[in-house]
Amino acid sequence: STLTMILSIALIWGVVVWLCCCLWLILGIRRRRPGEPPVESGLIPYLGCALQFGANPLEFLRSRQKKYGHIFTCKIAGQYVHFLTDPFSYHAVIRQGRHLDWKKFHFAASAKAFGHESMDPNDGFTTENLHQTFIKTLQGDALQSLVENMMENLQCVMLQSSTLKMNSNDWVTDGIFAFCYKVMFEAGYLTLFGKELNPQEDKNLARQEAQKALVLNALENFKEFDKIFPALVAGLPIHVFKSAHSARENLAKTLLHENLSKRTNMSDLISLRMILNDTLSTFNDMSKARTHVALLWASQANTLPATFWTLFYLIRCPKAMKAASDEVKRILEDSGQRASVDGTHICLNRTQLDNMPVLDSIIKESMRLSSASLNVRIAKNNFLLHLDNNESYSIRKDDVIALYPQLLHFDPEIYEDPLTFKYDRYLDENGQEKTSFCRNGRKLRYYYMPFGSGVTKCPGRFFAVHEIKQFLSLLLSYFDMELLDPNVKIPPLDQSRAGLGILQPTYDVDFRYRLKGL
Ligand code: HEM
Repeated sequence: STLTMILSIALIWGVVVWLCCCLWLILGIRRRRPGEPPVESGLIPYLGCALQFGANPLEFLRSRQKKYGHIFTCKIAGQYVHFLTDPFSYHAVIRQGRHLDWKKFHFAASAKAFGHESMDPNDGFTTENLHQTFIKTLQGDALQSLVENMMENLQCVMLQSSTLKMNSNDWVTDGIFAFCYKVMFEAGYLTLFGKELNPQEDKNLARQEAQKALVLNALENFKEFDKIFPALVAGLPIHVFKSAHSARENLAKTLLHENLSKRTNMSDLISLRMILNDTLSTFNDMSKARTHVALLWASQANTLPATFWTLFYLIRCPKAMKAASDEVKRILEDSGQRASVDGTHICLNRTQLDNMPVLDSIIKESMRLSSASLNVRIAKNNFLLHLDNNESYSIRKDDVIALYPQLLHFDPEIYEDPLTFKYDRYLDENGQEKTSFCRNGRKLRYYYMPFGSGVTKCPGRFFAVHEIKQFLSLLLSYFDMELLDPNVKIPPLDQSRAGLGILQPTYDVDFRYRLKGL
């Protein structure tokens, strides 16, 4: 009889749990109201379509677009996300200031990932207007000194004997990914955060080596932390990841104000942020340092893979190599400069960098092929979203509206053979920047969006493109380069980072380089 009792209790519990599940399913599934986009809630409670979306966002969205049309709603990890897929309607979201909020999402994501307190003035920890800080220190006049310092730092890093491991003109073999990460990270880090010493003045090799070791150690910490970034954005707490957590904290410790204040030649961005942290915020020392880790991440996480793809596609395409080399040669000749290894450095100013349409096109095309960012806005209130085809849809307060520009970048009606690298895709018949792209015979306003859109457009985009151009110009001027295997396949994109920006390759590709006989 004890057995019957246990069995009946188990049965009752079973029924209760089953009822709860049903209730959860029924209440959890949102009914489509008249005027709303079609909804897909998925079969798994809470997660909804998250797994299918995460496995391959492009394929998932393309199939739903075929089924539902220009706009549809998917439940993803408890949130209802409206995906707008018609590029002619993008402006409805990009220009929709009154009803849409972008700050909430950004501030929350950054605080969660980097562990600083909220940077949203509404939450009361700081009164800094971050957006203004970024525009003031990354664009306009500030860009000139960023670009100058980057050029100097890139040449120091590239031509240092320890990077080259050679005094002769021997070939050096390395992974393209490994090479781009080392060189760009070190130069970018020194440009943003300044140096402990000036290598032009301080010729002490031991101290130079020590500074280099510190930066390369920061790179290892950066990579360790960056690996789990998608999990943090998805909402997992950082404490689950022991080594990534300590990597982030190590980065923060090197960026404490007491350490930064010993450095010279720091960027306007970081020096202004230090002042505003100290005067407008109530952050403690570690929180201030973590805001600098956030900027280190923003300045490198997309730039590094973008540099990889650009160099990879360039080396792989002889026509692109020829056109790019000719362009760099022309720019140097016009300004009376020559690459040499006698210690004089090449210098390219903003006007010269702006006048390199071939490199520009190669960079754009490489980013078109590797970018998978998600542009997100949150509805501040219930409102009607008007699409280009004159249809309107009701959007509820707190819903998410998302654009996934990879749909646009891989649309064969906009970009013929969308998976093929064409170095001159963004050049017009006069060899200048091409800005006219059409779909169904209509000119598109938005056809290229790796840097996001509207108010959330990357404030560092001009610097980013300039630094990649500088990197390529210097490589082409100082080095011969070739793939170890000229027929190497294109490595697949690592989809685990889809939504976060430029995707990394799933594996590295070997190349070799040697100093030109200058
Ligand atoms: C190829 C390189 C880069 C790409 C593709 C890229 C892309 C992006 C994108 C898509 C966003 C907006 C995210 C969103 O809409 O949610 C963003 C934001 C941002 N980027 Fe970049 N970025 C690059 C390089 C840089 C560099 C070099 C810097 C600074 C030195 C930088 C600084 C920032 C900052 C500070 C934000 C946040 C802006 C805000 O929230 O107001 N980025 N970036």
